[in-house]
Amino acid sequence: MSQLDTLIEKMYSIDMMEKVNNRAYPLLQKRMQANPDDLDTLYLIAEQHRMQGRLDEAKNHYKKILELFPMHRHATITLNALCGRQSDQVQQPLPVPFILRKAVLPLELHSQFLEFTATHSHQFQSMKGGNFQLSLNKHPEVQQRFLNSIGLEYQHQIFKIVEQAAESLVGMSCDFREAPINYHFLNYPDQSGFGCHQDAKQGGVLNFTYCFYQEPKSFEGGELVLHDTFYSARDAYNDPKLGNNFTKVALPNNSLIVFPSSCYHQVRPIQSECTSFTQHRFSLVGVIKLKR
Ligand SMILES: O=C(O)CCC(=O)C(=O)O
Ligand SMILES: [Fe+2]
Repeated sequence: MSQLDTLIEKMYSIDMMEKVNNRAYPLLQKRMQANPDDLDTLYLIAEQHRMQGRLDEAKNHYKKILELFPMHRHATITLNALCGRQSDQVQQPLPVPFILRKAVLPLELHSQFLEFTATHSHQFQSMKGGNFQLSLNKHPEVQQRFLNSIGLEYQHQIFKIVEQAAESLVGMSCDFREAPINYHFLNYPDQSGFGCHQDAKQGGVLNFTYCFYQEPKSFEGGELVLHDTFYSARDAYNDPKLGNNFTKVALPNNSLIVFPSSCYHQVRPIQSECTSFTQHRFSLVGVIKLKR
């Protein structure tokens, strides 16, 4: 099977998993009521919560597993990942460690992002996932305008978080003032998404996504899915391998997520009745190239 076939299969497997999970969930709940300490049931429920994006419930279930079975390796690794901590290498795909921060920018700065993208809407280009992109690296004049208007204050707020995250996510401390960063804005109309990919190929080590949109929210979907990734594949030059499971993360308005660039991820399709560019889901993605 070609790599493309594998990726396409992954996209469908999320839909499949959701259907199966929805059917299995009440049955698992019943089984747990009958036997609350059954490891297999607890583990399956924990994984379902993670894949459906109910991350607090997932964490509670992994914690319960660890209370009952303190040596449970996969529960330890997954709980670590959900708390933004990298684990030791093992020969199997691992849940991606990530850090999610909500309400990251002051409201005024958040509005400036909406304004900036609205005034540059004509420069966004249509991409194959149905989304629209504006690469700041390909448009140095836009990048300069961005830096002059909101970039510096934005970096001040965001870099603090990313710097703290770097150590636990990719095991390295970093100074972003030196590091090259590839930036692009994204806009997601109805039915658009972003197919499964990793960003390490272009030398990226750490990814961050600032997600923003206008309230009230006028779309559904658009969650970020972080696929369990085979650890050695996190080296950009190895042949990457995907695991069967994943973590679904709903990115709230004005939130920031940081994760290793080598991990496979995708953005789930958007459903929206609204055709206005300014009402869509937006993100600003930064791929940081750090020297290891
Ligand atoms: O929009 C997002 O949340 C992520 C997009 C992404 O993965 C990318 O641009 O590389
Ligand atoms: Fe990406």
